[in-house]
Amino acid sequence: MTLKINRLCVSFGNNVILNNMSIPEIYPGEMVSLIGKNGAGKSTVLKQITKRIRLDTQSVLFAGKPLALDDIGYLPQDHRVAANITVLELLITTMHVGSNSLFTKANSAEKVLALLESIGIMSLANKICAELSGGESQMVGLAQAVINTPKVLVLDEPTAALDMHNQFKLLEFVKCYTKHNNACAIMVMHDLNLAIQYSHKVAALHNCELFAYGEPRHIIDWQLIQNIFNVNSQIIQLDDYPIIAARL
Ligand SMILES: Nc1ncnc2c1ncn2[C@@H]1O[C@H](COP(=O)(O)OP(=O)(O)OP(=O)(O)O)[C@@H](O)[C@H]1O
Repeated sequence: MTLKINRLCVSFGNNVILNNMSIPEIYPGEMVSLIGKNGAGKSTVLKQITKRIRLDTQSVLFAGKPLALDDIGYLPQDHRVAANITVLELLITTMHVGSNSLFTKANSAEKVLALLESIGIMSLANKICAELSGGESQMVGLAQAVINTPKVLVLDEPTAALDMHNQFKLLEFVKCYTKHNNACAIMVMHDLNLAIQYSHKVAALHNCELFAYGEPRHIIDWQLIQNIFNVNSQIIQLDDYPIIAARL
């Protein structure tokens, strides 16, 4: 079951944001990063996938059909839950409990705790959602996004509010999740070094179009960084990983 973004057109008034933008098929188990400068339309692509906007309803297909909301787990930019309930209560509420679900009311707390453990945020279980820090909220948002085991994970700058350790923790979890559940992930990433390390493919948006697409090591070089971000850079090899060093 592949995810396909096909000839996506989005305009706000006279302002064209995406012009017939297509991304090749994204396969189960794949993590794909959207990169591009501020305002390039990355979040707009994710909002179109998650149906937060419905400007072009035919362009996002999953297994050849329009993508259903039940198939999507979404972590928006700056995720916050202002509720006066605990993280455990929030996640039990988010879970699809019922006759069609794997979960029953009796085992739902157990399942939530197992999920928190696997993300590495068990210590947040009894914290009040409204009192979480920005980074803690983001990690809880990831748990919310995956709790119903969606086949498509949509993550908007998932590492933006996180310290270095939690950035790796979140991306390692997404890597395991996609692999074990045969799910795909499409995420907006500003940190190109993390995008290189954690993406099977990178989609670079520029001038309303897909400027480049492919394996990160094949498409991210000083020229692409110069063209898109107008920044000088050098790629250094560190333990066989390319690391970008950049300056104006
Ligand atoms: N609802 C809206 N009405 C009008 N213009 C909008 C709307 N949503 C987004 N835009 C415009 O569309 C463009 C793309 O926005 P988008 O949020 O997709 O960019 P982005 O690539 O995610 O940027 P960033 O890296 O800054 O988060 C921006 O110029 C923005 O002002």
